[in-house]
Amino acid sequence: MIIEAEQVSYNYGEINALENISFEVKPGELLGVIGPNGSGKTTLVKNITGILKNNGSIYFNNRSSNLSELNRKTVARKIGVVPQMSQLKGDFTVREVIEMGRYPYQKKFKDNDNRGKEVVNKVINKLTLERFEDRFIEELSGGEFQKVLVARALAQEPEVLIFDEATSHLDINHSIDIFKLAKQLIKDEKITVIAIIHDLNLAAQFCDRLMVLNNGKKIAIDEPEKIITQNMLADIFNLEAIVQPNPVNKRPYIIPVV
Ligand SMILES: Nc1ncnc2c1ncn2[C@@H]1O[C@H](COP(=O)(O)OP(=O)(O)OP(=O)(O)O)[C@@H](O)[C@H]1O
Repeated sequence: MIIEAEQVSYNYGEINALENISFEVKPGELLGVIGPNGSGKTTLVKNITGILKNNGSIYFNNRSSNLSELNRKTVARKIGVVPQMSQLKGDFTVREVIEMGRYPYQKKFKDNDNRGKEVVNKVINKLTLERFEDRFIEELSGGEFQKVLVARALAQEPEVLIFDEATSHLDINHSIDIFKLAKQLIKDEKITVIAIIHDLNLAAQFCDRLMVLNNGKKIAIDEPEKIITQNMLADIFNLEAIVQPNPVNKRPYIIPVV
């Protein structure tokens, strides 16, 4: 397994944001994490990336290391995060933003990242960002900027990419493009993707498996066909909906009853 989380709990003071969460992530899969607002999804990501520390264990790459015991920089060489359209502002060019992804390989005050330029060039090439590389980020559309954030995470040379609501502000076509890109990276770069997704239909169409969180607890983890059911939508999302197979790919498709 690429990730094995065991008994991960996290409290913000009185609030139990995560309660004894255990799950496994298979290498090369696209695992979607779904759940209502406040269910613990972002807290889980912060525990995986070492921003928050828990008493459980999050083993990496066939238990070769325990992420819960590593510092953030070491984790960042293994796991890259693609955030929601970030607040990153300033006079940065696309290339400079992608170069920021090299920080886990750089020591303070010393440019000792010999491979950095080569990796950044490869990423720009892979994501066909050549024509944008000298543009300022403020001159990009939302979809283009999101791709730059994927590129920045890839410059970390991660084995796992986490998409943290990375498509929430994008229109349907650009959201689909980002998930297609994730699938492509899984195939070409042999990485694994964990994606927090609010749009349940997108989650059902693209993910190999879905994990449902509610009130800080893991409710289920399974294939979309088993997860996206009328009962789950009613119980967890308080949503009355019809679920039908998508006629094209047979994945479950949700039609809210309004
Ligand atoms: N910094 C914080 N201090 C105190 N409580 C917090 C903090 N961050 C999150 N929480 C609480 O922890 C719980 C889980 O929050 P979290 O942000 O992980 O949920 P989420 O599933 O990512 O939500 P959303 O879908 O709205 O982004 C919520 O009850 C939230 O209010």
